[in-house]
Amino acid sequence: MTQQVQFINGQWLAGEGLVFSSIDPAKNQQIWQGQAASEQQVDQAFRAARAAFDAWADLTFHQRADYIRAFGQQLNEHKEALALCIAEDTGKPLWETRTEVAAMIGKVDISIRAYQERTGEKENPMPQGRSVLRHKPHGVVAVFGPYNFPGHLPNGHIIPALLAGNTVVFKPSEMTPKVAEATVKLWQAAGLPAGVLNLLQGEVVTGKAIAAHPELDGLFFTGSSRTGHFLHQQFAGRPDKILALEMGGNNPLIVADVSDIDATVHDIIQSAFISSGQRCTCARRLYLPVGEVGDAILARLLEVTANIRVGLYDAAEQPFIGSMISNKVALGMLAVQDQLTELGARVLLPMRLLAADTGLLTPGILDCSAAQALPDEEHFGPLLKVFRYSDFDAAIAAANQTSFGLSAGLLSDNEALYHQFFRRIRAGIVNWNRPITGASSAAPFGGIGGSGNHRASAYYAADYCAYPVASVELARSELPVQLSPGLQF
Ligand SMILES: NC(=O)C1=CN([C@@H]2O[C@H](COP(=O)(O)OP(=O)(O)OC[C@H]3O[C@@H](n4cnc5c(N)ncnc54)[C@H](O)[C@@H]3O)[C@@H](O)[C@H]2O)C=CC1
Ligand SMILES: O=C(O)CCC(=O)N[C@@H](CCC(=O)O)C(=O)O
Repeated sequence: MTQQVQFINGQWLAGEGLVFSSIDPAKNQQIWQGQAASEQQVDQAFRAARAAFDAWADLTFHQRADYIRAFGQQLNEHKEALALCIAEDTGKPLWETRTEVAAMIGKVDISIRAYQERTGEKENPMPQGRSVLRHKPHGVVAVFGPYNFPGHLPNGHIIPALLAGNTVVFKPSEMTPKVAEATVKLWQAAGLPAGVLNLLQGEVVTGKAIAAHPELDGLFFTGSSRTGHFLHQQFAGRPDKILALEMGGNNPLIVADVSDIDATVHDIIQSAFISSGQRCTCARRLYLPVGEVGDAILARLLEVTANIRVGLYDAAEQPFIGSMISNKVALGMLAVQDQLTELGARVLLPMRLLAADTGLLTPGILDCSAAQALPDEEHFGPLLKVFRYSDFDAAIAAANQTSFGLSAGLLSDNEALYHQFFRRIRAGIVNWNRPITGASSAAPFGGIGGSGNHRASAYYAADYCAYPVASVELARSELPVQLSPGLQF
């Protein structure tokens, strides 16, 4: 098992903190073990990142982009091994982890474009001299990653951060250390200078030590709303540190006036159950009209969902969904199902654990139309809550009854309804007749309310990775042609 799990100043070192491990949740086998970074190692990583900063920031953008492209090449060369590694750490099926690695590769060119478009250099002539807009890196930034996309989501912060000239301290989810290690080895193989990217593995204690470190200039976080809110409080009164939060959602999907029932059901399933419901964009609440069409959609949804193949990530006949991240998390979802049932939800299709001590959970559907006092929480798993409605405006109002605001969708053949929905719905991602998962890296990605702090990621990650510097410049000092009133030379 792995021993040297911390990457500090270009060196792999054994951790000095508590031992933790990663379990393949589909096969219930330990696949990684290591010691967390100690506080002293956190400090060492910050010192290394600070020492590397000036030289890295002084490179031209094109020089930094060459390193990033070299990393992209490494990803390409090792894509199958990385896809397997993600599958082992998370339980997600290989067909899906291959798309995750493809998204990581795609991030390279998209981020180069985004940097140039959003934060590049702009110059305008002035009567005397010129005005110039440039962008500078913040300094040493930390990236905290979640477990659901352990490659793609941290990568979506790391690449733009490095391109902009920051140096990085990366703290992956403690549930997916193996993917982080494999990814950082590819950065190392790409020849990244020592100290530019440091990996600190560990649990919450390590995260806390990083977030509190005095050398930290910024923190780019993707994870749960709970942790994000905690960090936001911690950063209160620290306007000198930039904080970008990408958090969860309690995302609604409304169906109205549809003719193709199978197409509608397909979009619902892709929205609710992909990745075992472990996407921040997944639909959690489905609003179906009362009446015949709604009944037909629900019946077909139950039928197709009951037949979704759930299984091992490496099965020859690939499942649509694999294992959840852990047995504990899967059991937590079953407890949520019980809790919602006690609040009046009717189980239409129960989630079931397929094998003891695994995260192999089948998707479930609850009718919550008559439930009372449902919590406005993100239930991060394959559980869809259905609400029947009779008035479209009321459905939009109900959809907006959440403190989150990440993604939302309308499935409808009626364009006028979409315009109405778009005007009223409160979310950062609003789709029409498409699943609400699977957001493009070429667009901004983020939510409002409890889903983020208005620092959208993906294409707009460039914005939080650099700050604008406005200059007016003249090669030598000149007396103006026209002097201000009251001045004499
Ligand atoms: N909006 C978005 O872009 C996305 C949001 N997510 C959200 O992420 C969640 C799942 O990811 P998790 O790994 O469970 O999130 P998490 O919040 O438990 O952990 C994220 C990271 O923060 C660290 N951390 C946890 N508590 C901390 C503390 N008190 N101080 C400092 N660091 C701490 C963890 O060790 C981990 O590295 C879901 O809620 C999901 O909605 C996931 C992907 C994308
Ligand atoms: O960051 C990007 O490049 C695009 C955002 C993205 O990939 N979103 C995914 C899910 C993210 C998550 O759940 O964690 C999606 O929309 O499916």
